[in-house]
Amino acid sequence: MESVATKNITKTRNANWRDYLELTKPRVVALLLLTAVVGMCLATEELVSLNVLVPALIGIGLMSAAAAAINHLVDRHIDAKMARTLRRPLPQGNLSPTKVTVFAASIGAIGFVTLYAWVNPLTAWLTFASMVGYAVIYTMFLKRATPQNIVIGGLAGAAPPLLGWTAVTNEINAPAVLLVMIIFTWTPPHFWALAVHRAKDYARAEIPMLPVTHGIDFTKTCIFLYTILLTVVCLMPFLIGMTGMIYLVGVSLLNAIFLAYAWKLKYAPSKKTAFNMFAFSIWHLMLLFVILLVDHYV
Ligand code: HEM
Ligand SMILES: CC(C)=CCC/C(C)=C/CC/C(C)=C/COP(=O)(O)OP(=O)(O)O
Repeated sequence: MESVATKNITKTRNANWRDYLELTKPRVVALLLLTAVVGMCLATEELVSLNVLVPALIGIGLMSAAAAAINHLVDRHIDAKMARTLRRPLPQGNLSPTKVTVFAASIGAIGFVTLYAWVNPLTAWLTFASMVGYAVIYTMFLKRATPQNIVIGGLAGAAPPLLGWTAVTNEINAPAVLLVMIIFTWTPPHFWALAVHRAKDYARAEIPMLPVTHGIDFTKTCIFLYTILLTVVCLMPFLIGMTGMIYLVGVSLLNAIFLAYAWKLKYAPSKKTAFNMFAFSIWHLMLLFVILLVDHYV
């Protein structure tokens, strides 16, 4: 059945700046940038030069925002079918696909040039690859093709600590890859908890997310197993001597809470457990990266 929003998809009203801001997924990009800052800080014993920090954040931020806007563009028809995404600027007809294309291309190009000219070509190309990974490989293909979509696509969203690291060092090193691995293993519990909560939405939009293709119970098992894997991966920075006790204690506490959520979701759920776990996942990652920073400087 065609939704009201689908019918109105080409009817635009005057756009305002809030519509453009929403296209960029600002809270997601803010967290991505925090992980990039931490990547930069951990890459050197000295303070990061503002000459690198500022253009790197502008470039990574603009290219992530461009990727998010392309995701809104490509997904506008399925976003119109889901209660969570129905109010977005494209399904509402507040912005036309042409305006969004021009906006995404402009900020993406400015971001790339900023990184290439003021940071280094390695960071520019790695950020470009992440942009293509999310906007093209995940959004256009994987999301519609396989329940492993977010596992594979998660690599793009996990890249920013490496992008921050290469901005400072101009090389790819093991500690940065470990930070990427943390976000990579965090993504399935982060997203599948929300997907369990919103399973009907995804079924209606015919998106093959894990709870739709393999059921809620199997998804909860996968969330539990990935949370255990995440706990192990999070110990690695301490085990290789990259971090100290502040990190070990802090991350153990965060992981204990995350594991408790995963256990409750599987074995003793209430109606709110899945959404609460998703909400906590954001605090988990944010605090983990803040703790990495504190551990580095204290
Ligand atoms: C393929 C990987 C990922 C998928 C499929 C995914 C999916 C989602 C979804 C569906 C939402 C809900 C958005 C909404 O309520 O409209 C969300 C929220 C969020 N995600 Fe993710 N996510 C992924 C990776 C990441 C990464 C790498 C980060 C940051 C490092 C991140 C940070 C956030 C934040 C901060 C929110 C809350 C946004 C808000 O309240 O507006 N996500 N994610
Ligand atoms: C350059 C770079 C680092 C690019 C990565 C940029 C980026 C914004 C990654 C975030 C991943 C994310 C929010 C996925 C959700 O997409 P979805 O389509 O499954 O969720 P939705 O239904 O809320 O749109």
